[in-house]
Amino acid sequence: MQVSPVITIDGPSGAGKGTVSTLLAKQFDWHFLDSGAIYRVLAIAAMHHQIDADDELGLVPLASSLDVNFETENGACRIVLEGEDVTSAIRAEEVGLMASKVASWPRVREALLRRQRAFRQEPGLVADGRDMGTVVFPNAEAKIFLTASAEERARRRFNQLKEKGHGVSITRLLADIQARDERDSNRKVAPLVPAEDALVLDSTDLSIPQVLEKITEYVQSKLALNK
Ligand SMILES: Nc1ncnc2c1ncn2[C@@H]1O[C@H](COP(=O)(O)OP(=O)(O)OP(=O)(O)O)[C@@H](O)[C@H]1O
Ligand SMILES: Nc1ccn([C@@H]2O[C@H](COP(=O)(O)O)[C@@H](O)[C@H]2O)c(=O)n1
Repeated sequence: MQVSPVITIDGPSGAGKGTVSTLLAKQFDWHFLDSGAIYRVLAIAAMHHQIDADDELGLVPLASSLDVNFETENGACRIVLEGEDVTSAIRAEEVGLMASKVASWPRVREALLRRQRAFRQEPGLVADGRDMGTVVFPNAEAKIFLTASAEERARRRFNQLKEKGHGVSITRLLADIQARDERDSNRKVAPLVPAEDALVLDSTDLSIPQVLEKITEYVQSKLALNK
């Protein structure tokens, strides 16, 4: 059976995966999976249901039956958890940290696999996360591992939060990013590592248009090979 093509973009927090994946999906008119958003929604659901991030057994049923909808309206995505709009709430730094804790449990990841794979639909999918190319879509047509120095990623996040009117310390952001990198890279299941067949791209000194151009060129060459 012919399955729809997938492009995976994995990498650490703040590397620019979401930005580039969204632009790439628009460019190709493909679907987009923000898998980090699913872990963030699970983190919020756990807080609502008073389930601790350390409680793997309590988190698994919550992950399996997560009542979340991704609604696209006029090109913007709205995320609704148990009837509540959590689109902005999931972006808080503390939710990202909690997400990386709940995401470290093997059975929680297993419970979310089918939900992520269901995003693979015609005409194609751009999937953004940590294990898209290694675990969720190991047979993807093109895999990219996008990275940048921790200092540059903290600077980007600082500017992003400043634009939204949030005052945060860059030292604190750098410490949070390093803690998340450490947890994501060292967990037993689906750690943050480049797939063997991924293009590794360091965006520390590249602008968003430069990253998009390099990735588009790479993806087009891979898709042409697969025709
Ligand atoms: N190459 C770049 N140069 C400068 N700023 C960038 C670059 N790429 C992304 N950014 C900015 O960095 C911030 C973080 O980008 P983005 O949210 O895409 O990262 P991410 O890898 O998806 O992070 P996360 O995994 O935490 O969701 C955004 O404000 C984005 O505009
Ligand atoms: N495929 C993925 C995606 C995300 N995670 C975990 O969720 C955290 C939040 O992700 P963001 O991309 O939205 O920042 C992240 O730190 C990971 O721990 C994951 O494990 N696998």
